[in-house]
Amino acid sequence: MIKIRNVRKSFENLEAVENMNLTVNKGSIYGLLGSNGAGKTTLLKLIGGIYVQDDGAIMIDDQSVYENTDIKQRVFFIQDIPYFLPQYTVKQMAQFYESIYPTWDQNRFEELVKTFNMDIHKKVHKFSKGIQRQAAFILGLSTKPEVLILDEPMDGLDPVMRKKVKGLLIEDVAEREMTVLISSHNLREVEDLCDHVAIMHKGKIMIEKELDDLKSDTHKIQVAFNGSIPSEFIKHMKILHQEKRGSVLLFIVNGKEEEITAHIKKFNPIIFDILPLTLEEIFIYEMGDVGYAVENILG
Ligand SMILES: Nc1ncnc2c1ncn2[C@@H]1O[C@H](COP(=O)(O)OP(=O)(O)OP(=O)(O)O)[C@@H](O)[C@H]1O
Repeated sequence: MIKIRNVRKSFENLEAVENMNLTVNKGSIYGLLGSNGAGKTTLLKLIGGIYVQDDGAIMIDDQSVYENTDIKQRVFFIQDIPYFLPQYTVKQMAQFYESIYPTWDQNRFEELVKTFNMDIHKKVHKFSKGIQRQAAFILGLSTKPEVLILDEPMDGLDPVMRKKVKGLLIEDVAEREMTVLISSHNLREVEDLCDHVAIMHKGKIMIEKELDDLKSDTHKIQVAFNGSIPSEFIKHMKILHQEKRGSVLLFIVNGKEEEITAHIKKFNPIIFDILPLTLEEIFIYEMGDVGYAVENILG
């Protein structure tokens, strides 16, 4: 289990992570979403022990992460630009990780090399961006990490490789309860993979929920009344966004579907539809709610 307690990290005058609290359960695939500059990479680097926090505690299995060799041997971090030693081939990188990670699995490495059809004798820097990322996944998964940290993991991978990588991640989570932390702007992918999501903005977590709960708690409503809008109608609704299109009102609201439906039906609407939202839509409206607005985006 990963525990983040009252963590702060500043760069000069800028507080990149502000008093953060977060728990990630073992075997979870946890998606970290957020606006540009929200602090996602900083948080991942803190969890990966690359940065040290100014305040608070970051624990994996109740052990502090920073400068903890035991923990570092159980965590693998694929950064947004994967890291390789200069002039190294994939084979040499494998030998390097084998010397660091006691859990290195040579059979797994050989299997993955075949799966990806990887040329392990070529220098990594000569590969394309996508193939470098494939190499990072092969190496990372061969260390059999307890915690895999992925910053924009699918960037540069083609759709076939994305599917392959997703399958491999899910397999390791199912078979040995690997915990995965993913920062991504690709919400479709997060929606596919993650069981939990947190949305960050300006160094803070705005929402942190099971993905299914987040999706079942946010709805798009279309409603119209015969005559003017009843004044009581808007009360008792947590509205993230509203628009008027002719006589039809469009709302994005938080709450339980049954409660919202019961509330609206009391006002005898002549049109009433309640629709689920995609994670992308939820993200956009929640961001709008904290002033990171994009106008007129209702579909
Ligand atoms: N090494 C650093 N030195 C100074 N400022 C930094 C450093 N790393 C990050 N920052 C600042 O901290 C803030 C958070 O950056 P971070 O990279 O964590 O955001 P992010 O959520 O990953 O953003 P994006 O989605 O754009 O990749 C930004 O304002 C950034 O400029």
